[in-house]
Amino acid sequence: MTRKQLAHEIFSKQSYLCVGLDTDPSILPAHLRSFEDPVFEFNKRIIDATKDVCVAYKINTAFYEAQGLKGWASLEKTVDYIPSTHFKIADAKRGDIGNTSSQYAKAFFETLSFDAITVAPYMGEDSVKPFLAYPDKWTIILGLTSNHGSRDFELQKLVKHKETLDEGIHITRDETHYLYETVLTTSSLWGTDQNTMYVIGATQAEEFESIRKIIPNHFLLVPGVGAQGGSLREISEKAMIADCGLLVNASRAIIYASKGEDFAEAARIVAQQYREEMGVYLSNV
Ligand SMILES: O=C(O)c1cc(=O)[nH]c(=O)n1[C@@H]1O[C@H](COP(=O)(O)O)[C@@H](O)[C@H]1O
Repeated sequence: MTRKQLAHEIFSKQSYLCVGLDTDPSILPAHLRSFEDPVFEFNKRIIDATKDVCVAYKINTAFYEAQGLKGWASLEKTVDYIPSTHFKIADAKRGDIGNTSSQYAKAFFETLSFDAITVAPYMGEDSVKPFLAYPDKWTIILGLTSNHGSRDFELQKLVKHKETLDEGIHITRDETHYLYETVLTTSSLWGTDQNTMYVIGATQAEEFESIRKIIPNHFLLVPGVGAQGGSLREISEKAMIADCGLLVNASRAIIYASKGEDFAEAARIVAQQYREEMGVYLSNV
């Protein structure tokens, strides 16, 4: 899917909501348990109930991989069931030496029909480039994540000695920046804003303005509203750009809005509430 197509979907639906299909088989409603594939039955009902109020689905592969072969089958059926109008994200957080990343890219972009995959950039350019080789597919690089552990590396301050020459005199200044800022600056040169997005956690709202200075035009995938407490208003006000530039994900807050037989209707109600609020922010751009 191209950026233009994604933006078209966002403005026609007045929504930049991504529904996270983090489907945990151990907490599915009892009435689905007798089906051959309860996970798929659950996802199917969630997709049917939310597809007109969201523009993307994010499948967190961990929940499927944990079930072995049958989990992978549920994942495959789910991705095929998502309408082609919707942006399909494999939240797989991959990245390895080049020839291995090429296999991951093949798995998610050719064997499975995802539009995008989340990628950990720790191993550098050659670990990310194979994902970028696919036209109309997207690499979503982990930038500043929503969890506490973001302080361990991403929010570590780096000091750079900068030397300038002023009227023949050498002046040394120390500039500090966060490690995640280097990740954004460097990795944004590997691809373009037409094939690269960044994961930025909604719980990091105070960083969104500096992030937009480094990557003013990239789409951001923002998880962390709902169950993790991030504010949709704050991130929208700070980071929305002309073609929106945001996909905001909520998983548990939507798919587990009710644990009973009415789970799909309850999911729809929550998704609609997000959409309504998003419509207000979209009317400001
Ligand atoms: O890459 C992600 O999607 C991700 C990055 C991040 O920084 N924080 C984060 O929560 N996520 C994912 O986003 C989803 C958030 O789920 P909820 O907290 O239930 O809305 C999960 O699938 C997480 O794995």
